[in-house]
Amino acid sequence: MTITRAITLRTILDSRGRKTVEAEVRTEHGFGRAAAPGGASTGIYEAAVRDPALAISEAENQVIPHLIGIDSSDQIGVDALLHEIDGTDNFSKIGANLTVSLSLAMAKAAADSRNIPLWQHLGGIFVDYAPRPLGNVIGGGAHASHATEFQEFLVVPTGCESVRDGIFANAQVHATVHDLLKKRGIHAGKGDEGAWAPPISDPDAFGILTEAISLVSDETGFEISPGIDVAASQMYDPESGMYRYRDGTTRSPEEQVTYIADLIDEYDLVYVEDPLHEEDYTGFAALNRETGNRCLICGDDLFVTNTKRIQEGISHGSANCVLIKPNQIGTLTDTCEAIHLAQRHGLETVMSHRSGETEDTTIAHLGCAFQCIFIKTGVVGGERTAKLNELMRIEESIYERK
Ligand SMILES: O=C(O)[C@@H](CO)OP(=O)(O)O
Ligand SMILES: [Mg+2]
Repeated sequence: MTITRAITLRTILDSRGRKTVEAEVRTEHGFGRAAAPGGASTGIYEAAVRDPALAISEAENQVIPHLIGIDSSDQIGVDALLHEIDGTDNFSKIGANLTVSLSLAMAKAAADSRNIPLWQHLGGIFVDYAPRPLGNVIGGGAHASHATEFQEFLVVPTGCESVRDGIFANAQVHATVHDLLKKRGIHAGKGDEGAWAPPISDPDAFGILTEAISLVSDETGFEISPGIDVAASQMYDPESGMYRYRDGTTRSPEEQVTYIADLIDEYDLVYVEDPLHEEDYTGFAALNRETGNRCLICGDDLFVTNTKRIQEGISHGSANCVLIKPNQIGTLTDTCEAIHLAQRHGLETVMSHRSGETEDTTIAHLGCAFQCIFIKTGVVGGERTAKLNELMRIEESIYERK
């Protein structure tokens, strides 16, 4: 029933208009389809991405024949085989964009063959909540030029009863930010993830974010909290060992820690991602020691969903949260191992999109199956709302089951 009968690979468009890999897996009774997303502010330790067309044409001979006949419900076996065929430790031979789409499509085909949704196939009977949506409402950095220094100014509906209410509240904050920008005569386009990308300073962005949050919180009656993704590797200059901001400010790693800790207190931030660059386990640890009791200090480029790097972070006490991006590591099994390692050590996990996305909704299922605290997947834009809308549907099914 779950034996793989056919596999199709093709290139499709991502939200930036670039080519990406899509995989389809057919079993006797099931079908699964998944596409690889792509980053702009990618960590240097992420698994390797190959040119999609090239990766597909080589896979037709070197990968697909090995997968036909394999049991799609044996996810660990499927992913081990992908590693074996590749033979490197970062999928540099066959490409993590190829493997992640195949690995996820296999899981979806297995779920479909069992006639259950993916979140249930992977999460089982004890899944009892959907992760809260963490969404980018103002942004800049590598996702938009002439905008904020920090890559993402985020909101999360910490007080919402249902994820559905939270998703609509985030959208309302996004719209309110636009109103406030217009009132101040500031024109803004949107960045890669649909966040407003105004030509303003980070302190001004915090001001607008805080005002928008308070207006929408008053209306909805529940707490909405701010967060940021600094994406600090983008502003770190390894030669001088300093963080260089585009406004001319430079900060030493110690000054960067103090700066971020002050922002956490000034704006009551509940979530800070990549406050320091991707090699700085000890700088992360200093910030985590100082603020980890009141804010999630999350590693994205630091950990790249890689168990070796997460283990290193655990031994340094670098973070209390791990960002999870399946395409950073290349298979569902590796993703699951990263989540389990983090959760075993009491770290929170946040399931995440990439800045280059497709209408694929798999991460909504993974966020529920693995009981992540948040899902970071934007606020507006079709490739983002596809996931949010799926999350609402899954939440309904979870409630119906209770
Ligand atoms: O830094 C990030 O967290 C992501 C997604 O928001 O961006 P990118 O996909 O460009 O790495
Ligand atoms: Mg990030």
